[in-house]
Amino acid sequence: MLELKNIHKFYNHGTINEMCLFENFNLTIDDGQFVSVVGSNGSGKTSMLNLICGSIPLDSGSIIIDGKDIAKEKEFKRNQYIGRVFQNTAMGTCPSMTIAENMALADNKGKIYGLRMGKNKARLDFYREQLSQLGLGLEDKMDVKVGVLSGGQRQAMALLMATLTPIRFLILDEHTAALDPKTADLIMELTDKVVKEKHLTTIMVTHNLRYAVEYGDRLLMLHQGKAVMDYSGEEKKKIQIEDILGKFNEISIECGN
Ligand SMILES: Nc1ncnc2c1ncn2[C@@H]1O[C@H](COP(=O)(O)OP(=O)(O)OP(=O)(O)O)[C@@H](O)[C@H]1O
Repeated sequence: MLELKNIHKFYNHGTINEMCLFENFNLTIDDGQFVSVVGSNGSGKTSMLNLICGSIPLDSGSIIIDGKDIAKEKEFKRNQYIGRVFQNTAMGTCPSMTIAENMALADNKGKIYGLRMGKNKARLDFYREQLSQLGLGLEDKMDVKVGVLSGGQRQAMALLMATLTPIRFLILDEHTAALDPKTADLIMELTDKVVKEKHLTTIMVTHNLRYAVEYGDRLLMLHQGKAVMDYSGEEKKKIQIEDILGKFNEISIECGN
């Protein structure tokens, strides 16, 4: 179980530009849950992911996993059990390296002298087998540089790389936003497959309301650092895009938009 407890997060603390984003923010995510997170621009979605991953510090509060407070644990330590895929397809892969080298890099996440160790015959066969599951023919392009692949191919690789080693949490930060609609659909299908196969506890930030409705077993809407909608289980199954749009309109009117 992942718990965010009494989280306070300020930006530009103690300056004229001080902004309190989260004030006493609480969220509990059960093991195996797939949470879709939607919300207006600036509502705090990416900041929440950054706090969980340790990319930014919190001002007070706790981040608890199985009863242990990890709020002070460094980002590279959390990377051992948290995989993350970003909107920018270049961020999850190394464009100047080949597919095989990228796979070796992911395979040896957190280990010293990673790359050489991973490029032995048995591992290459393993990478090929893993790549073939994407159904994009990447297993036949092991020596091709990742930089020349299409955005969709690269994002599929980023997803595979983020989940290659055993992780518990998968963090998806608008990971389909830069893709054309057909490719985005493909990446979402792959995401769902990986999440189910590996039983990953998943938090997906998206601006695509259809994905938020269709995927996952919980839907959370953030607004100004607060959860204004939180549906799971049977309630989540009944949610329609119109329901979310209605809430969005309410929020916009509140903001004077
Ligand atoms: N490093 C930072 N320094 C100062 N303010 C920041 C910083 N990062 C985020 N903010 C502010 O915090 C608020 C929340 O930003 P965040 O990126 O978490 O929102 P978001 O919901 O992910 O937005 P979007 O949908 O536009 O990506 C915004 O007002 C933003 O300007």
